[in-house]
Amino acid sequence: MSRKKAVKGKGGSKSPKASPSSSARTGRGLAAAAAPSSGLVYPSRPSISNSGEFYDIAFKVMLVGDSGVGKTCLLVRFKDGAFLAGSFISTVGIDFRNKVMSIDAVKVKLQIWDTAGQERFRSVTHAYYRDAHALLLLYDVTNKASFDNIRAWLTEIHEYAQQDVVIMLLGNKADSTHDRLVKREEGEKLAKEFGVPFMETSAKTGLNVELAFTAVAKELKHRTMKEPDQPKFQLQEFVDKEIRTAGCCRS
Ligand SMILES: Nc1nc2c(ncn2[C@@H]2O[C@H](COP(=O)(O)OP(=O)(O)OP(=O)(O)O)[C@@H](O)[C@H]2O)c(=O)[nH]1
Ligand SMILES: [Mg+2]
Repeated sequence: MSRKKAVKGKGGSKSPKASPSSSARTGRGLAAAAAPSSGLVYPSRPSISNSGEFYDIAFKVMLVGDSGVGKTCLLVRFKDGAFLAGSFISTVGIDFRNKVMSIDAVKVKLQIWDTAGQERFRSVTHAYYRDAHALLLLYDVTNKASFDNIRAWLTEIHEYAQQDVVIMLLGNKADSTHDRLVKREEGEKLAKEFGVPFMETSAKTGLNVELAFTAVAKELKHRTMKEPDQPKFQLQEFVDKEIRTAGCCRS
C-alpha cells in the first residue's frame, strides 16, 4: 500500500493558523476557518505533503458538546499527553490537530476538529459536520445540563452530519468523584437509547482518552478496508473488552 505523509501538528493547505491549545488558551480562535473539503480517505492514491509522518488512510473526527465539557483538554491530552489545568478559556470558532495512529499495522491519520461549544459559534460548527467521518460527543459528568443537552446535540448531528457518521458518547471529567452529578449508568442508558457507543473519560488523568480515539480509528479503518468475508468491527465490544482488560486503572 502506498503511504502518504502527514503534516506534523497543525493543518494542511486548509489549516487554521493556531493550534487548539494556543487558540483555547489565548482566545485567538478561528471563527471563520475554511470549512474542510469533503473526503479525506485516499486508501490507494500516493501523495506526499510537506513534512511529518507517513500514513495510509485519513479521517476527520469532530469534538462536539457544550462549552466547558473538556473538548479542548481531551484533544490536548490525546495529542500532547498533557492536561491544560488552570483557568478555562473557551475555544473561539474551530481548530484542528492531526495525529497518526498505528491501527493493525495500518497508519491512520486522524484530523481532529475541536469545535467551540458556545451557542454563538453553532453556525460555524454546522458547516463542518457534513465532512466529519466521526463525532466524539462529550458531556461533563459534573454538569447535569451538559448531559441533558446531549439529546439536542444528537438531533443537530442527525440534521447536519452524514447518515453513516460514527458517533461516540463520552462522559468526561470522570476523575471528579466528589462533584459527579451524572452516574455512569445514566450515560450508558442514554447511549443505548440512541444506539451509540459510550465510555467515560478524563482529560485530567488520561482515563480512556487514547482508547476513545483508537476505537473510532479502528471502526473507520474497518469500514474502509474491510474484506468482504471479514466480520463487522464491534466498537462497543472492543471498548468494553479494553476497559475490562485495563481494570480500574487505564490512563
Ligand atoms: N477535573 C477535570 N477537569 C477537566 C477535564 N477536562 C477539562 N477540564 C476542565 O474543564 C474546563 C473546560 O475545559 P475545555 O477543554 O476548555 O472545555 P471545552 O469543551 O473545550 O469548552 P469550549 O471551548 O468552550 O467549548 C477547564 O477548566 C479544564 O481544566 C477533566 O477530565 N477533568
Ligand atoms: Mg474548547
